[in-house]
Amino acid sequence: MAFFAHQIRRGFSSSAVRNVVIKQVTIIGGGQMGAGIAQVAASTGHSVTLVDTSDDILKKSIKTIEGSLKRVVKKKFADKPEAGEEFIQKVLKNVSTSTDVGSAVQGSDLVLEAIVENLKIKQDLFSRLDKLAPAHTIFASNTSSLPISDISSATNRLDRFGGLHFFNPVPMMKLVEVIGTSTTSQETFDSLLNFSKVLGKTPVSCKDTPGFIVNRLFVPYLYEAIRLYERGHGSKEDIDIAMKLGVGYPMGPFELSDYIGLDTIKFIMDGWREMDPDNTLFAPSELMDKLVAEGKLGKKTGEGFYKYK
Ligand SMILES: CCCCCCC[C@H](O)CC(=O)SCCNC(=O)CCNC(=O)[C@H](O)C(C)(C)COP(=O)([O-])OP(=O)([O-])OC[C@H]1O[C@@H](n2cnc3c(N)ncnc32)[C@H](O)[C@@H]1OP(=O)([O-])[O-]
Ligand SMILES: NC(=O)c1ccc[n+]([C@@H]2O[C@H](COP(=O)([O-])OP(=O)(O)OC[C@H]3O[C@@H](n4cnc5c(N)ncnc54)[C@H](O)[C@@H]3O)[C@@H](O)[C@H]2O)c1
Repeated sequence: MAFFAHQIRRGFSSSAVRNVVIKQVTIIGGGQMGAGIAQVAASTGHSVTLVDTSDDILKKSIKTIEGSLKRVVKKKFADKPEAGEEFIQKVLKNVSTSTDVGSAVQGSDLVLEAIVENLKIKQDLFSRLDKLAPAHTIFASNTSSLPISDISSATNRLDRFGGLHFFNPVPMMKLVEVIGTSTTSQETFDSLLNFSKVLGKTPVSCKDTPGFIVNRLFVPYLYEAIRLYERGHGSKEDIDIAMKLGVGYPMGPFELSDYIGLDTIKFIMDGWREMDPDNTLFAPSELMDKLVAEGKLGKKTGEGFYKYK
């Protein structure tokens, strides 16, 4: 069994909630991750409000969700295209959009944040939300690398705050890391675990440590692959082939770095190096710094380690 929530001891403060059953979800940030999480939550019968800074961005998020749903139904309803179309419309009906966080959090059981990976911006958002959301509402962040306790410290609901870390592409990746801080109540943690299961994902319990489980192992792996290439020990193509065929990874480290975004990866590594400067696992890469400085951020800009145009 991958998780033993009941065995995890954590500090409790008085909670306004007992095992909230999450039905209504507000997702803040309609980018790669937010749109994917909204899709999965809506597909599993939740009522979802997706929030971003402009209607144009939200229109793009809905388009992304529609495109991804089409890929899902192509397989799921291979022989019944009408049922597939019906499913898409049903899911889309469960998603509404808003640029006003204040109204979007009313009635919400869970507010899940998937905005830019910047501590100050996340803290400002949650500090505002804390005053606007109902007392029972659980807050969670999808951060890849920031301590959940640093984000939750901007609020007065430390017991109703945890981490829910999804993986990209959300509709395909089965894992969710559920993160409890020393102040997350057991009720909140259990609600987040249950929610992940209802989404059809497999949750694992994580401590609030840098990178939780996956990224703590994954970030040094990606960086070591880049250093291997920098030292001339192998071509990018050969390293990618080696990791795909040698250990069965679906993407090699350079393909995956381009898929995630080189700016995101560098940002995470720079932050960890600041926290632990002597750790050689967190050493920088000249090539990575150069590509990011040149705006070659991977698939999203048309070029990273590889070219996409
Ligand atoms: C330094 C590190 C820093 C970390 C940074 C942040 C990282 C973060 O915190 C954690 C992560 O996410 S880490 C990142 C973790 N992520 C990884 O490690 C990802 C590793 N990669 C993979 O798992 C696979 O390459 C993919 C699943 C992406 C594509 O699969 P493939 O076989 O190579 O290519 P395919 O044939 O095209 O697609 C196959 C099937 O998938 C379907 N489909 C795809 N996208 C879809 C979507 N958006 N919607 C719906 N469906 C989608 C597609 O339709 C097809 O369906 P079919 O019915 O079978 O025809
Ligand atoms: N990309 C990944 O592979 C991945 C995987 C797991 C977790 N994450 C984490 O998820 C979060 C989002 O990442 P992403 O890749 O979806 O980013 P993204 O850039 O694709 O999307 C972020 C969205 O948030 C919106 N936004 C920014 N500030 C906002 C605010 N104050 N209010 C409302 N919306 C705001 C932006 O307009 C944008 O649409 C980050 O914390 C990231 O570390 C990313």
